[in-house]
Amino acid sequence: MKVYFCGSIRGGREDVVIYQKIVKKLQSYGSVLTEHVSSAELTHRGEDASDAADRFIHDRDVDWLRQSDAVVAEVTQPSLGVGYELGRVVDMKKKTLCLFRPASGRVLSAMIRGAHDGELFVVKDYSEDDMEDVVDEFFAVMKQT
Ligand SMILES: O=c1[nH]c(=O)n([C@H]2C[C@H](O)[C@@H](COP(=O)(O)O)O2)cc1CO
Repeated sequence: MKVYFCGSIRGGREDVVIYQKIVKKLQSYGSVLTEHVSSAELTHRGEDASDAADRFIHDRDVDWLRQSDAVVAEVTQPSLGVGYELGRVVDMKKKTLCLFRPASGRVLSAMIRGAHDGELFVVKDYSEDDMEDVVDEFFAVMKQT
């Protein structure tokens, strides 16, 4: 199973420790194509800030999205890139889980929460303590369908 993980990079790296825990959990289900998103070395500048590199990153990531069997996004830290990726995956009809932490005090964008359909596109509120259970439930339901 190939899993695409989405998390904020240029939108801010405040949640990188949580991304690491989620990626570790996802790796118990398959290979995570975007493991770099959880790297502590990756700053808010991204992998490289040149125009050529940005095109490479965009094209590579859209290709990885197409290849993926499931998409899991941590959406608490707002990110243009994550929002864009989620818009593309809705069109690709990929099985998608968006994870949001209400304890952050933020209110999730209506364009993400409002896209929840309970089947292909699932938005779940979670806390760090129950992240593993929420991910397990997502993959358990996915296996049944
Ligand atoms: O260097 C990068 N590498 C990369 O893979 N991305 C992708 C994966 C992340 O899920 C998403 C983050 O977008 P943003 O940088 O706008 O927060 O975009 C984004 C960047 C920088 O925008």
